[in-house]
Amino acid sequence: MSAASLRIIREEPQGFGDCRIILPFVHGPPAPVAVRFELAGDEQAPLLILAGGISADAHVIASDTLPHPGWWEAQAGPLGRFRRLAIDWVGADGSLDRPIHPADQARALLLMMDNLGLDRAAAFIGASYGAMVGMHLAALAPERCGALLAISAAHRSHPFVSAQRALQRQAVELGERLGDPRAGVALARKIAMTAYRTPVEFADRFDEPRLSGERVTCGAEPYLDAQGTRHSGRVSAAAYRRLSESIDLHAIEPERITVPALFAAALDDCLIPHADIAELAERAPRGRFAALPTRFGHDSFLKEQALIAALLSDFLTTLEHRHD
Ligand SMILES: CC(=O)SCCNC(=O)CCNC(=O)[C@H](O)C(C)(C)COP(=O)(O)OP(=O)(O)OC[C@H]1O[C@@H](n2cnc3c(N)ncnc32)[C@H](O)[C@@H]1OP(=O)(O)O
Ligand SMILES: N[C@@H](CCO)C(=O)O
Repeated sequence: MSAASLRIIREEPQGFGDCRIILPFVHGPPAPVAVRFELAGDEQAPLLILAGGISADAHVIASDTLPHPGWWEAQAGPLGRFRRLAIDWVGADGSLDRPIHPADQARALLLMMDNLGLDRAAAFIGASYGAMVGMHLAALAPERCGALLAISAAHRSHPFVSAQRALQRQAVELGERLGDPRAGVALARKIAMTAYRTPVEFADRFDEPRLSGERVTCGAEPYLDAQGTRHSGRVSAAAYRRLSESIDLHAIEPERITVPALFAAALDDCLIPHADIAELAERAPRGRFAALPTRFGHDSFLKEQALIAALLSDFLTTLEHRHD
């Protein structure tokens, strides 16, 4: 990929910036997009590419330049020793209303590395959608990615869960048609939240449904309402639809992931059956599988601080001792 295809709007060697890149989309013609990145940590340390779920952004943990907490601040311990590159997802700002494939995000990251003069990452660490993107990056450019840690993602989206996501998108579209896109995004996120956590947690946490006035309210409703409102305040309808679709466009032959790869599965993940991740690990030529015993399902990478810290530490230690 040519650095000549990039026009830098703003860049700091250790910090953050925006690049305008010409992105060769999987679906449809290439187009210019602005991609925001953060590059932080010790310049001499091995480079990690870090990526979270569709709601994550380039600010992973606090840095000297940007000291506010990031979305994975709980993992600042293991991650803080490394140089770190992350981007805001292409499409997250809502300005791009077109199909976005996870491989498009991987290409955006590779172009970003070209631009920043970063030849190779020691590893890609991704969770959820970020792990899907990591699989595509590892397959597209194995020479630029030393290893992959993929948490809570399989090689394809499960049809049952894709059906749920399609309904979320229909909720967004309904909101748009009714002139209230925020209400659509809020409803979609509420539906999504029921799959990010587990029935076990909900049973422990929320009361039985009860009649209040003429309407039955379920115990989780105020929580889901709060989550929906929060999310609709920061994610546009286009961004919700396009990144949700992008998860459904994800599919990769595990045999194409030839770098050393650890695939971690949260046991009660309602989004990604752990059997699918086990199959992925089995079929990837240098794949390993790790089961995460947790009651927090898909949100475990955010909720299980100690468990994920141990997983990261194990993976990063293996990385430091690898000489290939
Ligand atoms: C990954 C990323 O990649 S970025 C993070 C974005 N989130 C996700 O990706 C996954 C979705 N999950 C979430 O958003 C979760 O809230 C997490 C993982 C961020 C945090 O999980 P937890 O610490 O368990 O928090 P929880 O899910 O209970 O949510 C807390 C919020 O719900 C509110 N809340 C909790 N219970 C209730 C209730 N019964 N009634 C009303 N509001 C409630 C809290 O007030 C709090 O609101 P605030 O964030 O505005 O302060
Ligand atoms: N919890 C994730 C799920 C999809 O990646 C998110 O909203 O970011």
